[in-house]
Amino acid sequence: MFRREREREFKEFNGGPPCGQVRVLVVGDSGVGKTSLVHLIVKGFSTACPPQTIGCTVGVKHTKYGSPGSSSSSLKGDAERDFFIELWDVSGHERYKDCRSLFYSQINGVIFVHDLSQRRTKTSLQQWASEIATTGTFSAPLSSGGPGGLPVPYIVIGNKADIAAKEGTRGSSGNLVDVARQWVEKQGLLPPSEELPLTESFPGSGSLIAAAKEARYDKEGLMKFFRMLIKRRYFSDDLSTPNTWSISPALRTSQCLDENSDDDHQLYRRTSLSGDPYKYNMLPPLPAQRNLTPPPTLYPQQPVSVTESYSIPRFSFTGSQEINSSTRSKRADINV
Ligand SMILES: Nc1nc2c(ncn2[C@@H]2O[C@H](COP(=O)(O)OP(=O)(O)OP(=O)(O)O)[C@@H](O)[C@H]2O)c(=O)[nH]1
Repeated sequence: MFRREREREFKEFNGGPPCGQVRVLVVGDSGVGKTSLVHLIVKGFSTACPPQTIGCTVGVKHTKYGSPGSSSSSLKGDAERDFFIELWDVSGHERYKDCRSLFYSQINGVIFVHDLSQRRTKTSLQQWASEIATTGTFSAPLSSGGPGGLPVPYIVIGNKADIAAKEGTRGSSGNLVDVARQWVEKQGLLPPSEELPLTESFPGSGSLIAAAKEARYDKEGLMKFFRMLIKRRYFSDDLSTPNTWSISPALRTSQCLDENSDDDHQLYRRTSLSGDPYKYNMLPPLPAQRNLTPPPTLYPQQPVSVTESYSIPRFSFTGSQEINSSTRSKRADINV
């Protein structure tokens, strides 16, 4: 019966438009540069004066995934297809704190952004993760949770590398702990090698580094992350496999994005959600695939209005084709 259902879904999909969409939240404290980053990712160049985000804005990045040799209009499931990456840039301003969970809906992945020159912006990522994990709904969730119980893949981007580089890693952040530490150091009361304790730090000390204002970021790293989300949502057979994060080749790619990935892995193991699969809006096996339809047109704004009760169309895809070499970003794309 299950097989028949899959065959029907596949037929339905091939009769529909050859495209799909994944939703990625971009979160972090106000002023860390989320809007600047999204602008850079979507348009390919930096913006001098990003407007302050009111509530949430959505940028859409177009990409292709699949085998370019096959026609997307054919019935073959490995054809190259259009995908839209929705980047939901959620305002970090306190004034929206109580209502921003409105935007945490059917999430496929999360980009956490912090400001390398302001330490507390990294510390607060833990709260962002917990907030999203407890109030959000998720598409193609992992079987075990990440930081704060977050059940979807994530990456961390440390932005404003240009400022951090000028100031040095121990530069002033403007936050009280850092200012105090600098003052104490200046008075000679604390050897430079010692740190004043910080309350909490986000798991994994490594992250992608960006200087959005100077249009520098690890394009290849980010595209790998997006492709992994596409693969999970549209091409993965068993989303409920335990420790998916560590065993899927595509996920392993993403794991490498974080230099301290072992810590994350451990954390995923420790925060397994298997005892209560519905606690984090996790769905039964092959969850979101059942009821979703792909966005009806290629019009870029379309994915934004997709309702929550959609389902994921499934594509057939063999392992060796999962990331075609021609769709793989080249090292030359990396500016940082
Ligand atoms: N020096 C430097 N400034 C940056 C960089 N990225 C962003 N900025 C500046 O930081 C300020 C805040 O950037 P935004 O992109 O609006 O920050 P945000 O995180 O979207 O802020 P909210 O909308 O309040 O959540 C702007 O003045 C940007 O020009 C960077 O890489 N380097």
